[in-house]
Amino acid sequence: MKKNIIVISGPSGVGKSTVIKELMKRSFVIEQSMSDTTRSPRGNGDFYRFISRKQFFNNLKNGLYVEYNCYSDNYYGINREVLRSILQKGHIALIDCNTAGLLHLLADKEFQKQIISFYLTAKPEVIYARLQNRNSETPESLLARMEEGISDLAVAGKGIYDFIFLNDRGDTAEKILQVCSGNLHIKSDLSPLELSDFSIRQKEFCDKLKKE
Ligand SMILES: Nc1nc2c(ncn2[C@@H]2O[C@H](COP(=O)(O)OP(=O)(O)O)[C@@H](O)[C@H]2O)c(=O)[nH]1
Ligand SMILES: Nc1ncnc2c1ncn2[C@@H]1O[C@H](COP(=O)(O)OP(=O)(O)O)[C@@H](O)[C@H]1O
Repeated sequence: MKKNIIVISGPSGVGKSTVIKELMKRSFVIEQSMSDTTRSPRGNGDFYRFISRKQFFNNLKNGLYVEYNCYSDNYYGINREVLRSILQKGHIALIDCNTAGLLHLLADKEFQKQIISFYLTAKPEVIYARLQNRNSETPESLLARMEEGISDLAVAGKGIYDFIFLNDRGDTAEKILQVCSGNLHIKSDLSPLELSDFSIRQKEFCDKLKKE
């Protein structure tokens, strides 16, 4: 079956949204699936349908979500109809979700065979600098996001993703496009074991930040 659902995951601040925008600039058939979230908008064009907790739980009760997740005290969910409508047009759906989200998608009978997954990572000091430059977080919420990344990196390091890329050279979108167009020469930058080491490094970095 054709892989027409691209999942992009990675710790907060690694550059997922940036790579996603680049992918959509380069291909008219790649379309991002808009998730619902209860978090507040950042005002930088972040790609979500922003809804209240009440609305989110109502949607959940009515079975609207393929999967949902709580991240840093906010809920996120993939709307089945939003995803279906992209695929029905013959387009490729792009999903930004965490590793729990990918695991839920891989368990979904309707979509599981269509997924190709990419995990992006970077050194914790790089992630920290990017989150600071993004100006979207308070020092507390920045640390909370980096701490969420520790467990996400650890689970991702169990070999769940098709490709793991270091997002440090500005060629990530190009590599994803190459993979999706069948270029078999593109390899992961890191093994799952090496990725789990990034979880340990991110934990050490967060522990040091908390002591400062
Ligand atoms: N499971 C799941 N995760 C999501 C969904 N939408 C976004 N996420 C993840 O939620 C986390 C927080 O996303 P966001 O608030 O945009 O923060 P950012 O990663 O700091 O830009 C990231 O790991 C996203 O990949 C979704 O619908 N389902
Ligand atoms: N390859 C890169 N090099 C330098 N800065 C980057 C790169 N990718 C993203 N950034 C910057 O890092 C910050 C976080 O990127 P963003 O795409 O919001 O990450 P995410 O969606 O993974 O949380 C943004 O300010 C973005 O401009």
